[in-house]
Amino acid sequence: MKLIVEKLVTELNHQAIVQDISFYVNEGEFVGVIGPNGSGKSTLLKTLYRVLKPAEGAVMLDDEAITSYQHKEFAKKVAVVGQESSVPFDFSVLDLVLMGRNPHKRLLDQETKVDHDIAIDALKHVGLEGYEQRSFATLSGGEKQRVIIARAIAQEPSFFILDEPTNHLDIHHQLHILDVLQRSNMTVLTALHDLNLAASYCDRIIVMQDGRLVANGSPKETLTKQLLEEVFQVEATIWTHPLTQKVQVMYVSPGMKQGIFDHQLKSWLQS
Ligand SMILES: Nc1ncnc2c1ncn2[C@@H]1O[C@H](COP(=O)(O)OP(=O)(O)OP(=O)(O)O)[C@@H](O)[C@H]1O
Repeated sequence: MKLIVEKLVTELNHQAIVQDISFYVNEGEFVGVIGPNGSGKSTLLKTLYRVLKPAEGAVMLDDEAITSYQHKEFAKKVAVVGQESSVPFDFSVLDLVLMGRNPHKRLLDQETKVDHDIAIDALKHVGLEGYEQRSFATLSGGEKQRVIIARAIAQEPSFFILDEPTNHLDIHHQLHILDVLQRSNMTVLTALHDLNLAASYCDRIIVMQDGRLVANGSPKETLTKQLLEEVFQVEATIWTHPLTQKVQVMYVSPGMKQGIFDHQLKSWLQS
């Protein structure tokens, strides 16, 4: 499953929000999209999962333009977890996860035991066994997010597109969900705000700023002190995690610096 994006432009209200973006995602790669608020990450992803139409450029999935896929064929290949996962009617958790099986069924086909087992298994993957009969509407934000991820897993796609999948999740579940995605060996393209999670899980990171792609490379190549200053306007120290050997970011804000200075000054005055 290879995705190729060529000179993509997406417009909203006659304004180019995604501007001339080209990149690829190889089969089995875990690629992160990072960038400040409003840099165009969601707009890019929505274009890739066909909610928005490109104004210019091409998006190819396995050498075929994404526009040429029938809806069902596209859904068999690509599962999407969007940023706002609202569900218009109330469903049980199990019914919602079973919807992930729809692309594999014909109209009016009943769920089979295999569908049922896949849905139960997907719920186990996200740590929600025992939640099958709960009403989706009564779940916490984090539980809802995990159900939506379970539905995407039940879809058995070869390619996951996710927009901030760890939104609403506590740190245990953030790590757990990213572990699940990584272990799936599927091709993953995901927007992430947490740069340390992006550094820990991504093979490659695409950096967006003002609708343009400004860097594309390994976490070590992209998460540099200079890039964090230029793109995110933050001062940071980059270090290597002693256990995972992945790069990690430590932020320093002007307020923190003032605190350090005040502390040093106080110690000096007292000595
Ligand atoms: N319908 C619209 N019409 C005009 N501008 C829009 C529309 N929808 C989004 N935008 C603008 O497009 C820009 C990119 O938005 P987008 O949601 O893609 O950014 P993002 O990088 O995903 O942001 P965040 O990190 O805050 O989720 C923003 O400036 C946003 O205000």
